[in-house]
Amino acid sequence: MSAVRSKICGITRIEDALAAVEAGADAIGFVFYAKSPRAVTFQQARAIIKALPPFVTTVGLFVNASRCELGEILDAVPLDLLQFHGDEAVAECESWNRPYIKALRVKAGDDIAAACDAFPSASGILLDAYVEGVPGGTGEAFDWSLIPQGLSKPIILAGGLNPENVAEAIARVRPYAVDVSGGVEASKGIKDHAKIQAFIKAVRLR
Ligand SMILES: O=C(O)c1ccccc1NCC(=O)[C@H](O)[C@H](O)COP(=O)(O)O
Repeated sequence: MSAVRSKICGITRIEDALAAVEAGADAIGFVFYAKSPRAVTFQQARAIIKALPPFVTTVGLFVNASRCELGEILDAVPLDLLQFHGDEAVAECESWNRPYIKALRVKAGDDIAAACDAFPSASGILLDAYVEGVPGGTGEAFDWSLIPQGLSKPIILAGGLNPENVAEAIARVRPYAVDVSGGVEASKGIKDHAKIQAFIKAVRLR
């Protein structure tokens, strides 16, 4: 099995970004969603990215952002990958001509295979927990047995992962990558560096 990649999402501070990179994270995520307690401005994200060493993937997370807002952020911030975490249709995701991943919020009865097939241009599909009325970053896990084998896209497993459960999650789902936010925090938007290290260590032991 090839190495499972990891993304630390909801980064708001330079020191947390550097701690994630130092621990071995492959990607860091910025939440451009004003209602989130982890929301960053484009100025904050730009300053954090400027402090990064090379070869770290920078991901911008959006929830039903307007074209104007998204365009302004893309002009200002050097993002490698877009993460669409709302109800964006495939045409909208594709329209920016940037690599993107699409988040699906999973609940019982969903046809995950069909949902993956609906985004053929996506670099990967992020599977997160469905919680009514909350688009993401809930810290809730979902029933991993709902994920079928042989999906058409690389799977990024998210939702309620933490240093204690991530090894089991990888063993059961065999994702391409894992994504965590709340499970490595000291408080909303502030990462706990020891938890980041423990998380990446658990990912790498798989
Ligand atoms: O983090 C948020 O506040 C947020 C708000 C709206 C949509 C998505 C959001 N976060 C998503 C993530 O941080 C991750 O991609 C993923 O869902 C993991 O979250 P968590 O369950 O906290 O580990």
